Amino acid sequence: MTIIYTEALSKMYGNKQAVSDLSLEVQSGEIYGFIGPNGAGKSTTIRMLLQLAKPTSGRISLFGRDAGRPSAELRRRIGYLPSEIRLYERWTGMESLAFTARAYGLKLDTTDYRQQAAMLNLDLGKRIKSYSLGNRKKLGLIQSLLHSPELLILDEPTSGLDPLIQHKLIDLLKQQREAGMTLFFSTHVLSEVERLCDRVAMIRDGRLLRVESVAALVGGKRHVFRVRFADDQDRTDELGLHDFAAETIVKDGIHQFTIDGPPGPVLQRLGRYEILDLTVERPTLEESFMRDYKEGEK
Ligand SMILES: Nc1ncnc2c1ncn2[C@@H]1O[C@H](COP(=O)(O)OP(=O)(O)OP(=O)(O)O)[C@@H](O)[C@H]1O
Repeated sequence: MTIIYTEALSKMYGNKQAVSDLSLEVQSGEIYGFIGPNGAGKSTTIRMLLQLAKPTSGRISLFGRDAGRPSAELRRRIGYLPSEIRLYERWTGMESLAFTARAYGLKLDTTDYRQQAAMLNLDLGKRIKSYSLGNRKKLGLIQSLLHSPELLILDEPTSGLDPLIQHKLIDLLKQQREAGMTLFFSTHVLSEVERLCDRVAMIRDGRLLRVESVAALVGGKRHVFRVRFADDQDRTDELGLHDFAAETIVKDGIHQFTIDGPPGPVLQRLGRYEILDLTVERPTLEESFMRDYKEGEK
């Protein structure tokens, strides 16, 4: 089932095109990453999905239903962790959760908050004003899960957090996915996408550059070669590397290039030379990502 569907979604702020012609589909049970630099249009897209901002044009449907107008019923099926969480400083974590539970007409004890707080190592007895940024995020996340939403939307969930806390949050998110939840989150942290996501959409200047499965991005047929010859000569032309790779970077005698197929044909050509070092690796997500970004610029 398609949980999020947008068709040619656009948002203008005055003359500023924040989001442009964005079409996305997120399937049930997916962890879908939405990645792009600052100002790319991630938060604006999320705000439109949550019916907090009105699209200038285009269409959104959620859970297979038109989501053009604010609807309490739809909002109840969605959890949201904003990038900046507003909390009532004088309350304890527990009081804050109890308030949110009441707003949803739930009894706090019937929710999973205890187990989640234990998993995240969060002391709910302390006042929020004493909470670090990490603890605020943890509380925000538990709060966003209280009503067991089918879709959880997170805006930069781990931004500014130390790696230990990032891991804990990611573990909790993975657990939610295993329980059947769909997750859509924005980030500019590539390692987070690699650890957590099934698919990733890359966005820049409000435009969708590409949607790709993370497995294909880090795996696929691409191979990154790093070759050091016995001398410092540039052998790009001699080897005919243009036949295989769009670009070869030659630095300190090392030739680095990425090809789109199996390594055999390149290895055959290299066999004629004296080689000091050779590595052939799958590209990291970062390499694939940067390459796609460069291609998007053309
Ligand atoms: N309320 C607003 N009024 C005017 N311009 C806005 C408004 N909200 C966003 N913009 C502009 O729209 C563009 C997209 O902003 P958005 O916040 O969606 O990007 P983002 O990808 O979430 O970036 P960041 O990671 O910095 O939050 C930016 O140029 C931003 O300045």
